[in-house]
Amino acid sequence: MTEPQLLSDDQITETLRDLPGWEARPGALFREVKAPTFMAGIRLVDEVAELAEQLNHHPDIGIRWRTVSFSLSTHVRGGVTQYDVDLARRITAVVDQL
Ligand SMILES: C[C@H](O)[C@H](O)[C@H]1CNC2=NC(N)=NC(=O)C2=N1
Repeated sequence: MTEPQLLSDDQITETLRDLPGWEARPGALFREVKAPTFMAGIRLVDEVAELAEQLNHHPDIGIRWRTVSFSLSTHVRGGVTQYDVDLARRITAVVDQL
């Protein structure tokens, strides 16, 4: 498998058009989700953790009461790659079912 390439700022901007709720942060894609309850947020984290294991690509996750935040970057590349975009799309699908 070829190493993932870093996406340019323009590519990231273009990608974010199809990822409502996500924003560009330095070297990462970022999104906050307000879950209905704290436990719903924990269940969301659990579901995303399963996704991350399947993809072998892991988000940074923050939990602040009912607000769950995801920051996606490709550690081996030190920035945003297609792996992060794919994970963002998968997380979006889970969030849309909340
Ligand atoms: C060997 C390496 O740790 C694995 O390929 C995966 C694990 N999960 C990962 N997750 C993220 N976000 N970036 C990585 O570079 C990464 N590498």
